[in-house]
Amino acid sequence: MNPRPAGDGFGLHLVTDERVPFARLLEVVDAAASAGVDVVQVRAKSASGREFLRQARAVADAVAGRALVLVNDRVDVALAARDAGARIDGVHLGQSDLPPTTARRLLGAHTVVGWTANTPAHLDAASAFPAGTLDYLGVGVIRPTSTKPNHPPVLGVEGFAGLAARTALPCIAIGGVVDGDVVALRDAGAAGVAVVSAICAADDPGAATRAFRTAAAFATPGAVAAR
Ligand SMILES: Cc1ncc(COP(=O)(O)OP(=O)(O)O)c(N)n1
Ligand SMILES: Cc1ncsc1CCOP(=O)(O)O
Ligand SMILES: [Mg+2]
Repeated sequence: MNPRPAGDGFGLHLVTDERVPFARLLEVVDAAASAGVDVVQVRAKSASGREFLRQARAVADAVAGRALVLVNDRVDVALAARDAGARIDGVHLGQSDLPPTTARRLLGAHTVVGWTANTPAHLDAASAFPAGTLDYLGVGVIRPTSTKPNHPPVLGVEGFAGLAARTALPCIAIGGVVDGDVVALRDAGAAGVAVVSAICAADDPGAATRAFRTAAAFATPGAVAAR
């Protein structure tokens, strides 16, 4: 399943920020969904399973079908939210989560399964999965970021390009990404970007989302000439 990029073909993923009060986070998600985000990933590293389930259901309600909704890390929470009637489109898994092959079997073919890959070895592992296991890779970090303590080594745009060139899977750049990075990351082979702070910490999350969309339109080959 395609993570449904907007008309410019560039995927914009909003990853939720657990530092933001949840009521405000739902406002952020609503504004970003209205402004054209493609994917909302629910990330709640310090929440209990029950609290994570509550958040996943509430975010899916707020998105109301305007973007794909993915659950970070937890296949069980994705399944539980679906069981409760929420529209959950998939999961984003890290290297220490359940294997993507297991997630694919449990969640089914019509589900987005994304996986974190920050090294050549991770890319080799990704390419060893059966075809159709993974929909995209999350690759980073582009810059140091306080959002993820102990994040993997900084790749920069050049390091990202080196990894993206080694795989046919769509690569989503993450970590310290701002709208001004979109053109360079697209040139470096990014199929999209995933951001936390650039949207969640913005005074106007709708405007912040539109800034990414505008940048993506300019970054799209042919888009400028077509306007
Ligand atoms: C799109 C995207 N890419 C990478 C990550 C990072 O996932 P992970 O390494 O599992 O780290 P946590 O997000 O779980 O802290 C991501 N979440 N999304
Ligand atoms: C979840 C995650 N994985 C790698 S960096 C990161 C956080 C990115 O947050 P920000 O966009 O605020 O730098
Ligand atoms: Mg993870």
